[in-house]
Amino acid sequence: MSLLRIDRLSISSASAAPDARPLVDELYLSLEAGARLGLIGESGSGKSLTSLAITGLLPSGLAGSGSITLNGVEVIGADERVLQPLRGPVASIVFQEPLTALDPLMRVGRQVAGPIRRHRGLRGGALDTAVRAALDEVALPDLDRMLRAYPHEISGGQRQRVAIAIALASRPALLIADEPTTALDVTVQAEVLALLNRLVAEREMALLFISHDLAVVSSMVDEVVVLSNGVAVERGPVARVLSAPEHEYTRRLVASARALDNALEAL
Ligand SMILES: Nc1ncnc2c1ncn2[C@@H]1O[C@H](COP(=O)(O)OP(=O)(O)OP(=O)(O)O)[C@@H](O)[C@H]1O
Repeated sequence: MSLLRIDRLSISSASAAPDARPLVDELYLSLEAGARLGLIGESGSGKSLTSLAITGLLPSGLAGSGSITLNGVEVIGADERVLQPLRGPVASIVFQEPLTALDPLMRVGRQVAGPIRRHRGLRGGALDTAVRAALDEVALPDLDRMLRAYPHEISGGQRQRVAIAIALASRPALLIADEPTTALDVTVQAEVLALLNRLVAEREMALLFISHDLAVVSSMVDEVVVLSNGVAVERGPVARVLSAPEHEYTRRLVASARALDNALEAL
């Protein structure tokens, strides 16, 4: 049984015209325990909607059809009683913008403690120790200050490390990283990617890594699915897709990434 299996997933807006193309159109993919898959495509191609659908978090007004199973449990159409136990221990998401993922009015320590208490049942001194260990694991400095800080009092890279610590606190089998470094500057981006790479390997988690950035995706995953306007147009080993793209859309993505690289090198 696959850890994640998506069969003929379509996502449509309830207010769209009846003949409008779905926002995600008949997507198939599957991910085994410990495997790594990249979902790439330009802005608006349906990457985030796919990641939200996997955890049953589609915004109201959008509906999914087809099938998504996590550990064999159907997510499409499931109610909260079924979804809650899946969110966290089975699949956890790290979002692009950590400021929106974190509660601005809650100290970092409490935000990390919440899922550890819920999912691992720790209390008191054992909980404090686990919170410190979780922050230490994502290489946050000055733990005493971090524990007491509000999200706006720490840097963007530190916030994303906190968001990763929260996502990992429930020990997920699958980590969904949705453009996790897009909001960060380039040096911080490299550090956070190295951290994610290490944690995913150490914990033998499966990774669904979502990005528009081909260079970033290729450093994180083995296989990719390329999405264009909600349709999977190409899939395969990342090295093959980047070196010999078969679909016109993938060729354009690769060419524009190369053009950007060349322009940066010429600076
Ligand atoms: N709540 C919503 N209601 C209606 N349409 C939506 C909603 N959310 C997203 N869309 C549309 O669905 C399409 C796919 O959006 P999605 O956010 O999945 O793209 P993406 O590939 O993740 O892009 P980005 O990298 O910019 O986040 C877009 O055309 C978007 O405008």
